Amino acid sequence: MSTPMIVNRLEGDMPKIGIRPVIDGRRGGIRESLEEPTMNLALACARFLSENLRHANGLPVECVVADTTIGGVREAASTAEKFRREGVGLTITVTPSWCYPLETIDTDPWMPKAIWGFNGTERPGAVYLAAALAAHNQKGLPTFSIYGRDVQDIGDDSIPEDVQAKLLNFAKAGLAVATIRGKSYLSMGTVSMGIAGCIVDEGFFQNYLGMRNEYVDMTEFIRRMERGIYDKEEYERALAWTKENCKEGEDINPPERRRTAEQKVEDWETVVKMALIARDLMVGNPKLAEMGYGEEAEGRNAIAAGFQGQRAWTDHLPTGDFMEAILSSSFDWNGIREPYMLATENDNLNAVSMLLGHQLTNGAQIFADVRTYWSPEAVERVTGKKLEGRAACGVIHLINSGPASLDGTGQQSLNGQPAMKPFWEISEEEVQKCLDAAAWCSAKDFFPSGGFSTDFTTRGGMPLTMARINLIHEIGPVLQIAEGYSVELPEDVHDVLDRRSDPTWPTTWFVPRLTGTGAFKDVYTVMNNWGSNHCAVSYGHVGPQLITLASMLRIPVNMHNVPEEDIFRPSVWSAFGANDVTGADYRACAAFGPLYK
Ligand SMILES: C[C@H](O)[C@@H](O)[C@@H](O)C(=O)CO
Ligand SMILES: [Mn+2]
Repeated sequence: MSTPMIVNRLEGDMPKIGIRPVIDGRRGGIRESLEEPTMNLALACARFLSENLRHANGLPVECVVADTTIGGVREAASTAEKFRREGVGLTITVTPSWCYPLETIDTDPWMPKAIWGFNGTERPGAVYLAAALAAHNQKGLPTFSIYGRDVQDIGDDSIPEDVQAKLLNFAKAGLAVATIRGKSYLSMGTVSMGIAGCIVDEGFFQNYLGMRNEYVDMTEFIRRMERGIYDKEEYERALAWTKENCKEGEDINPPERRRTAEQKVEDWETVVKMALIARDLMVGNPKLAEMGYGEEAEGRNAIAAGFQGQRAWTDHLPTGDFMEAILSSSFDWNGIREPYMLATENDNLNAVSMLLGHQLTNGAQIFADVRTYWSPEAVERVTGKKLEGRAACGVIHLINSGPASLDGTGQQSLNGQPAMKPFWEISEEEVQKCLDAAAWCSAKDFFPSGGFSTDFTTRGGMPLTMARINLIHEIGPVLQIAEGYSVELPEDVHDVLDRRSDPTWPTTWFVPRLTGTGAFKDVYTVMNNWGSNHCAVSYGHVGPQLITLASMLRIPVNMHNVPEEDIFRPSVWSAFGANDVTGADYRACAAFGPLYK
């Protein structure tokens, strides 16, 4: 099996986690008695996080522990300076004792922060936690509170499971915030077919995500193709790999509209070049500098991108579906690697939804239209068959030509179940299964100038989370989340429904987990409340992690099916209405405003 390629393709080192051991500064016995247990707690926390977290690009997560315990403002300041030098992107303060809040807290407004107040009673760690949070709340520095449910003995540096869960949730979301900061979203083209999600709102990217916006016209693809501004050796390798692994499926076009065999050969050559060029535009390619194209070699430092495609490109040139699908997947002709976050139709709100999902799960994403709600009655009417099992209450048809990653076939497995795994856990055999489960069909009528779309059906039984960021007038960004499962329909049922849609595109039959109330009253209501034509789908039930991340970015969550006990936001959110969690989220996000404004 080839070793997965682990590279940081973007500028800057990966953010580290700063650990702040805070202590009662009284010397003459008290501080001395606490030095060891306090530092040991910090070291245990650092060890735990480094052992259990990885960056989405596969690099290990590093923790930086303060040089000394922090008993006063000078030690707090020198720790902040050390963290700045080391590239710390989020901080976790730990303490088993009482300390002096205003003299020791982390006051960096951009730094996601949490405090673990050890639940021990020999020294009042929880008292510091409460007082320090009060300080943060008064100073407008929302902070996550971690307090174990069961009392531990002083000196016990084990980390209880409930504390572990909150440390991981906070840390992974905080790493996402720090990782995307300063990176670009690259628009290749502009607004596609009047889709509002394609309007690039620079205020959203700058003020909420700390990201930059880059733009390139789609003619840049023509320039690079016609002038050969791509790595020729890699192109030959990519084309050969594609011919070997991307088998053509049924051409459902009527004979008079079918591309000739010669045209299809040309189309494959074009779409493979498009994939190389899109990647180079996103992250650069030193090979281009060797060819004398120094500026092109730089790329746009894009951690996410979108390709307009329709219709200015696709009415005249082969569709970008192959480019989008293969770059969004965890593998290509160079082997197994981190997937690119590349949205079709340049729907940048969906690209960000994919990006957040990828940063939290490390996995590839499925970009899809939220196309059709099929009620059991409608399915029975058109197929004569009853929906059963998890699908019995209806299904949502997720389908879009383009960047549904081939990981979305569900041909990777975790404990024998279908999964979309971090690329470094995917085997060569699983890569081949994903490739073999997809047919590359000649683009249909929507795309009059050729290209190939991916036809596959996601395996059933995968826990999935649908997400979408929408921009709302006078509110700004809101996030919606639906945890659920992929389901497999009997082939004869699938075929009838699929053929009514676009059978040359990738299908995921999705069933949200219902709560019986509100937007999750039934499957129909979930779809009826979806705020856009698109969604981004991650592997696993990651609603809690998305909710934590959204609160760090001050993006309210308008819809989710996450149990209230799993919601983890800064402690101050409860001050906006402890008995009205959703309303409190909106009020808190509005009060604190975007993280970078
Ligand atoms: C090919 C079609 O135009 C699709 O791109 C269209 O139905 C969409 O996906 C709209 O989001
Ligand atoms: Mn679409």
